[in-house]
Amino acid sequence: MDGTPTGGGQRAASITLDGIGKRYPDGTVAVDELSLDIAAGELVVLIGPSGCGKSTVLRMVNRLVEPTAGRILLDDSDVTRVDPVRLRRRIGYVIQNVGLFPHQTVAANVGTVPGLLGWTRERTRQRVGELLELVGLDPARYGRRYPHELSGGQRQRVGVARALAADPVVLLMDEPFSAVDPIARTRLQEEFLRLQAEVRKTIVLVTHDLDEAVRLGDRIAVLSQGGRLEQYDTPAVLLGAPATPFVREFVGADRGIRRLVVTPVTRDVVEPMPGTGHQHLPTVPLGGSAYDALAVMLTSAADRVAVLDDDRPVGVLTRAGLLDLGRPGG
Ligand SMILES: Nc1ncnc2c1ncn2[C@@H]1O[C@H](COP(=O)(O)OP(=O)(O)OP(=O)(O)O)[C@@H](O)[C@H]1O
Repeated sequence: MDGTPTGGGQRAASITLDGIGKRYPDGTVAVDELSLDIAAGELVVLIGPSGCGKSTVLRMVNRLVEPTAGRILLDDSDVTRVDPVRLRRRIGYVIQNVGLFPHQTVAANVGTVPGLLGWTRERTRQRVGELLELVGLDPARYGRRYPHELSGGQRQRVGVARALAADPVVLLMDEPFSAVDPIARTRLQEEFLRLQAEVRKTIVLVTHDLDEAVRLGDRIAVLSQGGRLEQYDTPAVLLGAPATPFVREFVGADRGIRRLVVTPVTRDVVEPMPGTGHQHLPTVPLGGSAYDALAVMLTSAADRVAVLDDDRPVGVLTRAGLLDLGRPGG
C-alpha cells in the first residue's frame, strides 16, 4: 500500500529475534533461546507441535508477553525500549475468531486504531472504505453490519482489514484462518496471498496446518518444544531436504505430494512436443504448479499433459517426469 493518501504508506520493517527467551513466572520455559531474521516484506510461518512456544514468540514481538531474555528489533529499534501501546499501533495483530467488538459496526471495528491515532472522521471513513474493498467486502453493504451478521470467513476478513487499518509495519497472525471451514479457508488463503502481493507487509503467521504453511510462507520456521528452531527454509527446501529427524517426521511421508504444490512446471521439466498426437492432450499452463498438473492428469486419466505458454504449446509433461519432481531430494 505504497503512498495511499489515507494510509500514509509506511514501509514494512524487518524483524530480528536475537536469542529471545520466555520463562513464565511459574517456571515454564516456553521459549529457551531463539534467533530468527525476517526480511522486510517477507511472510514467515511458525509451525510446530502444540505447546512448542509459537504464540509466545508472536506475542513477544508486540510485547503482549515480555521476553525474559534476548532482544527483538524492528528494523534497528529495540521493541523493549518503545512504549508498548505505541508499539502495538504499529503492529497489526490478527487472532483466531478475530476478537471483533460485537457491539460495534464493521466500519467502527476497522476504524478503531485510526480513531485512537486521532485521524479525522473523513480520513478514517475513506481508509475504512479502502480496506474493506481490499479484503473483498463492499463497504456500502457490510460497513454498517454488526459482526454477528457476517459469516466466519467475512469476520476473518474484517479482522485482517482492522489489522491493516493504520498501515502497520508488521502484521502478526495467530491461526488466522483456522476457525473457518476448509473450503472457505483455501479461498481466504488465496485472497490473502493476493492482498499480501499488494501491501507487502512483513508478516509472521502461526499455524498448525502444514498445507497452509506451504501455501502461504515465503519461509517456514519449524519449532520444537521450548521454541527450539529445527529448520528455517523455503517450503520447497523444507519438504525436499528436512534438516533433522524431527522435521522429517513433522512434514510426514506425503511430503512429496506437498512439495508439488510449491514446484512450478518449468521448461526444464517438459519434454519436446511429439510431432503428432498431442492435439487432444489435456493442457496445463507453464509456471503453474506441478500439483495442479497432477490433478489434471488424474481427472482426465492421462499419462501426459501438454504445457502451454499463453496459448502456445512448449512441450509435454509426463507422469514419470512429474513423479521425479515430487521425489524427496530430487
Ligand atoms: N501465562 C503462562 N504461564 C505459564 N505457562 C504458560 C503461559 N502461557 C503459555 N505457557 C506455556 O508455554 C508453553 C508454550 O505455549 P504457547 O502458547 O506459546 O505454545 P503454542 O506452540 O502456541 O501452542 P498451541 O499450538 O497449542 O497454541 C506451553 O507449555 C504453555 O503451557
